[in-house]
Amino acid sequence: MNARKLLRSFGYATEGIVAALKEQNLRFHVLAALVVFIASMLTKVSIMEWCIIVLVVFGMFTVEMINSAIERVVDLASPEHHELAKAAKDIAAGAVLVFSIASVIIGVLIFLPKWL
Ligand SMILES: Nc1ncnc2c1ncn2[C@@H]1O[C@H](COP(=O)(O)OP(=O)(O)OP(=O)(O)O)[C@@H](O)[C@H]1O
Repeated sequence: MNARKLLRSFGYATEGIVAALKEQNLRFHVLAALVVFIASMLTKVSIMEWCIIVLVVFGMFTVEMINSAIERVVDLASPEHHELAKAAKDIAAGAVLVFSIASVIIGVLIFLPKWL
């Protein structure tokens, strides 16, 4: 892949992030991420804990963006009701829920002992 093509792909990916940020769900995650980062600074978490927090926060964005992409493809491919369309959307939404549960557990494990 040459440099110009790589730069163009980077541009498309940036357009994708901008498009995703127009969604309310993503905006909520941006706000939640800010709260988590401020809490992490105030709580003085270790470098290892910072790594986990950054991974979880950006992982949450990633999963949510993949969910949005799947929703759009499903709407495009199957505007009418279809069981496979429902399964695809519900599984993608389920993946977001699974990651959210993991994030809450990690948050509790890191912050609760320090706050108590
Ligand atoms: N084409 C479809 N065929 C069958 N079920 C669908 C279809 N589109 C959506 N659904 C189902 O209807 C329910 C609501 O879906 P809907 O798309 O309105 O909300 P969503 O998936 O949360 O997306 P959005 O964030 O755009 O509201 C979900 O269970 C989804 O799986």
